[in-house]
Amino acid sequence: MTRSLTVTQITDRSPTGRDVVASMRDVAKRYGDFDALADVSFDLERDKIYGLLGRNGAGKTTIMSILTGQGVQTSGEVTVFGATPFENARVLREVSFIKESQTYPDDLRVKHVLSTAGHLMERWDRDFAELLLDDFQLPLGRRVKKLSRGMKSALGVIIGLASRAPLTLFDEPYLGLDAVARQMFYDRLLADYAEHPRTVVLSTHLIDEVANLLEHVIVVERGRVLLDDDADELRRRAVVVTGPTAAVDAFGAKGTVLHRDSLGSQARATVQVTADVADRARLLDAGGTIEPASLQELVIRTTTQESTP
Ligand SMILES: Nc1ncnc2c1ncn2[C@@H]1O[C@H](COP(=O)(O)OP(=O)(O)OP(=O)(O)O)[C@@H](O)[C@H]1O
Repeated sequence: MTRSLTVTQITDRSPTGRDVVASMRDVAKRYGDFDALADVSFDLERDKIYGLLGRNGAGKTTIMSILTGQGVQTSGEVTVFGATPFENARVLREVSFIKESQTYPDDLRVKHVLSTAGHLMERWDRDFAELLLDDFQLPLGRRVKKLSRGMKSALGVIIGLASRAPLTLFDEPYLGLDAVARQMFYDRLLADYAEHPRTVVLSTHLIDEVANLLEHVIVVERGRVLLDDDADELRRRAVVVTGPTAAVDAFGAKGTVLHRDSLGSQARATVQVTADVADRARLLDAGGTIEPASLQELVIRTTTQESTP
């Protein structure tokens, strides 16, 4: 007798022991004669929180749509839980994709949307959904079309969290939320993730806000992957140095200068370095300073550097 595997058991254990739940290999997406994605390759590992970051039009939504079977690539290979996601109900039951532009049939009330989500998502937690409804103060009986923009965003966030899908993608659904509600989302996500780990992908422009949530960062620019790194590793490698121009430039020469400003005899540079104690000491001796770059600074500098002709 053959026993069928559940989707979440199907993962690609690479020789390095990485537990990959989804991957893209050399993926391209073409709209007419426009290349929205080119040579996109990355893996998503089990039980990690990813930041999918990049400027407007970089290709983030296109990537998420393909991973969740809402679009199909022009070429390349996409695997989610061991299979092609497109038109694959078995895979898509394990995937939750929440986006800002989500529309719902006009006549549905909040309670109808939630009960539909409950039927569709295998791991739906009704109690958790109710707790979140209370947090975000969403009226169950209200028609979705009568909800404010922020309330609609909250509805998406509730569905994404309470689904507990093994692969959950949030494409900026929290844009309509105010600062208090966004913080609530981050807090609830982190607390629930600690108890029910899963793979989460967050696409956002509010990088500073989510920086502490992210374990891994994928930065896209003009349809290509620019960075695909562990968040702590990125933080260790990227620094902002200031000081006398000669000292800053000497330090910069030991790595990749992502950005540099100067004013008179002083300079400030964002540098990706493999840390060398002696280089650091020389800079400090010359009166310079060295600080870790924020994830936001790193992403801005990396993507603007790429866009500069
Ligand atoms: N259906 C489509 N037809 C033509 N071009 C498209 C289509 N969908 C997306 N594009 C283009 O593909 C590129 C990537 O779009 P995408 O929505 O993936 O970017 P994004 O990184 O999510 O942007 P944002 O941060 O602004 O939401 C953009 O130049 C966009 O105009």
